[in-house]
Amino acid sequence: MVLLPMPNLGLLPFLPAGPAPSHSRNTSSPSLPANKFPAPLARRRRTLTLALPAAAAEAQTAMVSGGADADAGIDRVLWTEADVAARVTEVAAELCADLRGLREPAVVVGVATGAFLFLADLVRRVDAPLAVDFVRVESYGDGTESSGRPRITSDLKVDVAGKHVVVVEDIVDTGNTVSCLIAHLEKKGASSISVCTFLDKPARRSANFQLVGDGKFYRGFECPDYFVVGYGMDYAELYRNLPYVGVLKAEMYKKDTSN
Ligand SMILES: O=P(O)(O)OC[C@H]1O[C@H](OP(=O)(O)OP(=O)(O)O)[C@H](O)[C@@H]1O
Ligand code: HPA
Repeated sequence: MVLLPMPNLGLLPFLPAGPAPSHSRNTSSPSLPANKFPAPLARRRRTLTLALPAAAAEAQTAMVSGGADADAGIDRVLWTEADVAARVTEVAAELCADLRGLREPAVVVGVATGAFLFLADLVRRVDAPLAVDFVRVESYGDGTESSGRPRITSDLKVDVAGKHVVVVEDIVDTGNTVSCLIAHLEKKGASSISVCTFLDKPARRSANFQLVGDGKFYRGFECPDYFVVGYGMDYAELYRNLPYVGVLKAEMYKKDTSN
């Protein structure tokens, strides 16, 4: 066996090209036949498909450093990158089972900006037909307190009338944002509205919301009553790129009087 050096993955076994394994969906895709690639690339692609399950267990996002660190203001980590990945897989399995039972594809609506990482990780793990769209809703500005009046600053492209909608959020905190969105989507005629949030912070809830039709509430973790950042969540637009969720040092926002 020849070993190929792979950046960040260590040494992966080089396996000779042979028939594609039955679980390998890439190599049997009719729209992307393996023989479309020159031989060395096709072989490398098959090697990666086979080697990834073992390597993925240890895979971590490698941040490229230089200058100031992204995590300079973090007090402590609540959920590591591995915790996040494991829980997203579980939530995706639950959602997938429900979506596969529907007669037509659901519309998964990500709430920009915060949900961008969770949405991307989630839908890649859901093996069911679905459409993806985004809305942008803002209520925190650059502070740590909700204005209490979420503004929809960018609307859907997809027509959700008669559709099953799954709203994907990074966090449900006061509940103002999802309440506002549910009302908005109901007005557009969605036949059911579910909410799938990575974090749920019930301690701060001030707006109760009702799911529509057969809608369900899915959540990754219950979040303690801290202002958290990372995995899409920001303070003043920073920290979204952290691959884990952490608590921000109080001195980072104590002087905040913007709301
Ligand atoms: O339950 P709530 O108290 O309404 O808080 C939850 C919302 O707050 C954040 O959005 P924000 O307004 O900060 O915009 P962003 O997604 O661009 O960060 C977050 O992404 C949720 O959408
Ligand atoms: O704890 C939070 N962190 C980041 N954004 C948020 N939006 C509502 N709550 C939070």
